[in-house]
Amino acid sequence: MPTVAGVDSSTQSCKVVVCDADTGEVLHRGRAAHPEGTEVAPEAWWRALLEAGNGLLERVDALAVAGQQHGLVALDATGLPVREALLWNDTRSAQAAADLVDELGGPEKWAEAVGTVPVAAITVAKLRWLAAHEPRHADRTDRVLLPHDWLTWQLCGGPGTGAEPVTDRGDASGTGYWSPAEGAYRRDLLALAFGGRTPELPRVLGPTEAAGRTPYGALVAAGTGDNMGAALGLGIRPGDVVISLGTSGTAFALTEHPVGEPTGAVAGFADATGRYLPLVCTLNAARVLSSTARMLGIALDDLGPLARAADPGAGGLVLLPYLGGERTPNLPEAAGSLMGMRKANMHPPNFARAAVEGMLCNMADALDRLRAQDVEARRVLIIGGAAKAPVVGEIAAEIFGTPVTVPEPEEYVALGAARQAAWALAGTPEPPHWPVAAARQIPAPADGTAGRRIREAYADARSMVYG
Ligand SMILES: Nc1ncnc2c1ncn2[C@@H]1O[C@H](COP(=O)(O)OP(=O)(O)O)[C@@H](O)[C@H]1O
Ligand SMILES: O=C(CO)[C@@H](O)[C@H](O)COP(=O)(O)O
Repeated sequence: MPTVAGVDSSTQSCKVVVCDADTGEVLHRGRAAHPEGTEVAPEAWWRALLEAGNGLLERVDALAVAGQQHGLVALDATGLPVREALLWNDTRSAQAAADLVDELGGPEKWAEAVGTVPVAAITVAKLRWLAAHEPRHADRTDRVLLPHDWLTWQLCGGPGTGAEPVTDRGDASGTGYWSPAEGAYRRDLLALAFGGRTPELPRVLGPTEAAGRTPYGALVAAGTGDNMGAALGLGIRPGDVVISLGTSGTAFALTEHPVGEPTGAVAGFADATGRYLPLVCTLNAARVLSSTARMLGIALDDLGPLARAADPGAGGLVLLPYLGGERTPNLPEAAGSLMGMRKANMHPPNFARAAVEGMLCNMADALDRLRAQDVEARRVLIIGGAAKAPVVGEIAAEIFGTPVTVPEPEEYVALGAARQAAWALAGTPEPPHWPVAAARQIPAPADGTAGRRIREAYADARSMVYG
């Protein structure tokens, strides 16, 4: 029986699943933590991958890595990092992004060129920040990779072994210098961002092309970005919208045509199958809940039951959840706000519920932004760490005003990477047919009034603080 491994190297941790390549049955799982912070030495991801792999990666027939998107891994001529990687959620590059938008002639020009308007998260903005603030590091930068590209390269042997650094369409589409519509790099935009420098970029592989082999002989598939991995792991189709509640909150869908829109809220990414993955990303999802539990002095698992003890609307408390600044809406300097406090409503259950409602109102806005681009949402699926709290799906159905599907908790990003590895191994035109996850279906409430009121209160609070 051939086996394949999928790696999810995400913001907070590295997860590994080993699967039967034919059926997708998960045979083993592993996990290891990543360091805190928004800049990380790539070596820490490698150590976490080895720990999560726990000796299993040496025994599989094929494997692939899906990684947190956009992170800047700048390497010198010997292939070593010139500094720690700047992650997607590092907001120091906000001004650099705004400058790039102006220099190209406005957001429409970026949407037209690469389907995505730079914000602090996008790699091209991080390159500009490096050029402007650390020119000595910029001068030493010979090659630029993304987190999944770098890990894929290490699996194939790494620098000095003859292994070629590669990436895939999905992750390349989050750089701001690769066009999903053209399927090509825009080196002019790279040069614009990086003071005229044009470092080496990884070759962009097609969905089933292999990156190489591990020293143990396993086929290494192209890998992809973590959201593209989740799409493949869930086997979504046009009409499905996935809301992923990890460190980031993302809302994304599969489309047959590239999407590019000038407000910059919807990023026009590519997927891992040759299609497209328009996506809205927030900086604040699962950690809104974990921070709230910490502040209330309760275990994370107790937050859901506590929130359930409050009425919809949390007695008038509204949490704007921008704890790490925010990407959508583009408020990189924002902080969270708790509004509507009165003597009568300052109880832990209301605070717990306001946190869940605030996180989900931000995601409801994300869903609306996708719909505004004619993305159909016939089915809304919720995944990611925060989806493990049953109350999240229930309150989501209320706030989104739609039924929601909560697939059985699983590492869908890692599963998608494993499915890509099985696909590359089989060499078939379509990915192997792996059964779709069992799911809990939560109907929308018959009366949508409460959900609408929660969203109105959230919108009012936001315009009171940010206009
Ligand atoms: N039962 C739960 N309820 C709410 N949040 C949870 C639960 N279990 C895990 N989480 C949160 O999920 C987050 C990790 O989710 P994950 O999707 O793995 O993130 P990432 O992929 O960004 O590393 C953590 O912030 C953790 O606090
Ligand atoms: O920046 C994005 C998408 O554009 C994020 O979704 C990152 O890809 C990190 O994902 P998680 O660690 O939250 O899964």
